[in-house]
Amino acid sequence: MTDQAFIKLDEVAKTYPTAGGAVPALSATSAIIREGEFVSIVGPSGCGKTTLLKMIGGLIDVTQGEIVLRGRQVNGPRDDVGFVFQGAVLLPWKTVLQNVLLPIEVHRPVTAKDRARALELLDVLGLANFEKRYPHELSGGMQQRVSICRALIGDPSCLLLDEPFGALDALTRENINVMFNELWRSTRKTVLLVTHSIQEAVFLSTRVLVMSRRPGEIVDDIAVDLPVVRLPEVIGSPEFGALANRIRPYFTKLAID
Ligand SMILES: Nc1ncnc2c1ncn2[C@@H]1O[C@H](COP(=O)(O)OP(=O)(O)OP(=O)(O)O)[C@@H](O)[C@H]1O
Repeated sequence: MTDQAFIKLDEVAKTYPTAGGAVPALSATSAIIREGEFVSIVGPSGCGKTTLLKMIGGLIDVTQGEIVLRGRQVNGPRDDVGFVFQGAVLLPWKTVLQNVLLPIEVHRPVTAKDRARALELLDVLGLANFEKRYPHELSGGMQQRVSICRALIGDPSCLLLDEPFGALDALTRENINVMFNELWRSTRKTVLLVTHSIQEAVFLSTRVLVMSRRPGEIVDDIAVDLPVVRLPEVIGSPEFGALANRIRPYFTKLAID
């Protein structure tokens, strides 16, 4: 990890124009994300988390301020950014392997090396031997894991994840989190994860940003100083509990304010 800004948010704000008037979604927000960090963004529903992620990914424009990713201003989608949204959208007529290779296929012919990398990614996420299956033959959790492999196949330097595991049951989610921690350790991509789960945020991250109610702003920036290898046992540790307890009051307070 270097101390240089990998992503720099400089007074970034967003207001949506709607028929009913302007909707301020995000207050002027500044932050620096360093290379190799795993940063979770938590906050109450509607506080602008998805909006922030979409602006970083260049999917929507900022209303104010500037976002710089790897030294270049973001002003549209980029190849060096991978996305995973809630509810994986896989092509039903393509196999798991073909779905993972899709981002390559639209640019150039797929090579043996690409195929080997896809199989490697599927293996880390517990999907070895599923490459010939079709999406309908997979569980929701497996489909989400395929979409993570797809987001990583082009070797983006940064991964943006919007509640990718939100629809999964608690146990599946915990298992996937363990695999995802392993994947992050082996790739050391810079990851930004939007999640509603305090446990997931603490379990996966090196840092958690807490946002206030809409129009959101960052109200806390918490370093997660847990060992880099995260196994389910860590959830019961006093250190984990202390971190979760530091975040939880924001939700209670923000919910009743
Ligand atoms: N395209 C849009 N047009 C108008 N308003 C929008 C649009 N997208 C989002 N909003 C509004 O902006 C605010 C922030 O939305 P956003 O989806 O970023 O919040 P969020 O924190 O990700 O919410 P959640 O946790 O419920 O997914 C909300 O009030 C939402 O209604």
